[in-house]
Amino acid sequence: MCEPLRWNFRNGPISRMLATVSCCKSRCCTGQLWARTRKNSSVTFTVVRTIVRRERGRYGDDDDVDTIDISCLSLFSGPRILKRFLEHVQTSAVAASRNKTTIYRPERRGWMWNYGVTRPSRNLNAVTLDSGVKEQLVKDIEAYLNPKTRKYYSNRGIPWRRGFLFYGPPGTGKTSFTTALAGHFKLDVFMLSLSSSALNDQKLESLFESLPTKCMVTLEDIDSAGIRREDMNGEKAPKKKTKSSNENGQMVEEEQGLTLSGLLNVLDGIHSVEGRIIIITTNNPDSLDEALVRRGRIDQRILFAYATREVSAEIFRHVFCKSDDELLEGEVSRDHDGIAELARQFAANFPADKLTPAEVQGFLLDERASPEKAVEKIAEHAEGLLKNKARGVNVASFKGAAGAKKEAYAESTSSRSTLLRRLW
Ligand SMILES: Nc1ncnc2c1ncn2[C@@H]1O[C@H](COP(=O)(O)OP(=O)(O)OP(=O)(O)O)[C@@H](O)[C@H]1O
Repeated sequence: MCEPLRWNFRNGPISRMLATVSCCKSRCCTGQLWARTRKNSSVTFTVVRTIVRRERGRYGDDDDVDTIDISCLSLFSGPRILKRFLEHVQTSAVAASRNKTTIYRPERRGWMWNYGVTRPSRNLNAVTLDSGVKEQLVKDIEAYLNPKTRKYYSNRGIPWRRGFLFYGPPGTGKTSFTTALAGHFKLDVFMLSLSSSALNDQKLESLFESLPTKCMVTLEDIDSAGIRREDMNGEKAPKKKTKSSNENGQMVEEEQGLTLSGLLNVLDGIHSVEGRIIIITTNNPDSLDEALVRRGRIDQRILFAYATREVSAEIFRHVFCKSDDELLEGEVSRDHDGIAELARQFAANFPADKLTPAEVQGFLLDERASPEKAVEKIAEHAEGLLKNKARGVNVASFKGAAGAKKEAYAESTSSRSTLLRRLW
């Protein structure tokens, strides 16, 4: 085995990539690296050990340095080729991640994060919220990520963390806005569905331990996760156990499910990484334990509400203002003033605070060939949708629905409670 190569990376995609690949507790990984040489022959490196260490800069992420030790078997052409290969990976990763957001989810067994999926960043303008909400949130996060804020927190011994609760009915933009925020601030998103049966306290801890500094973590389905609080005498409720393979592939008995103390521990216990943003999304905020949403864990609570008239007009403009290269055959270009006028008429016919932005968008996309028709039809469409909702039917927006069959299905499955606009 040749001498380990030691290489320092400023916080950049390669360190994140390797940190994610090697995100088991010891931050070691083995594997094969494959590279093509200048002379067009290929070289395979058998990597027997990769260690990533992060040395925190004093203030700001730009000072963080990752040291990566890579040990290889048989490096015929010497270390230079491996260095060149890594440089190439880093350059390509930087280019590939420009204007993209990478979203990570846990791998099947739940011990570590899977390879991230990279998507074009969502524009903040694509998500319409009540006026002022978006601007205020962006300002808040901007201030939080400022290196001077980190210095301020550190000088006073205050943990540098920020938590948000996004709550509201399904289809009001909680997930869309989270990914748009991550794109805006160039942060990777680590998404965790707490209702996953694969998750338990140990796995949650392992996942949180391997988070990079400065990232966005979203905790979804928190209300359906069945998180248990240990009883008041400090005795733990008995947990179910199942057999499954651990992070090293050995069969072990594992406790099933998450506990509240396990969750609180990763949120602000010794393993909680400073510099990250936690976003908890829920349709049902009343079901959350007070301890989970207390100040310090959750700093801001944002309601994602049914669409107001103003929001409906903005979604209308968003759907119908098209650039020339988006026009279908036979479609004529519309001037933006004309669309703005139609948006005003649409808003006037729109029943405020009754439909979700997702429902408005779905209807407008169905009618995207004619904004005038959309203005004409919205009142009737909304009435039908609301009637069906009142009866517990949730499929009114499907065109050409084969009636009875679909309605029967929807009636049997729709049990989601309606969440009304409420103030905290
Ligand atoms: N406020 C909004 N502005 C623009 N589009 C929206 C908005 N809310 C929802 N949408 C559209 O509806 C779709 C569903 O939204 P999203 O998944 O973000 O809702 P959600 O509140 O996270 O729902 P759930 O609670 O079911 O996870 C998105 O693809 C988005 O295009």
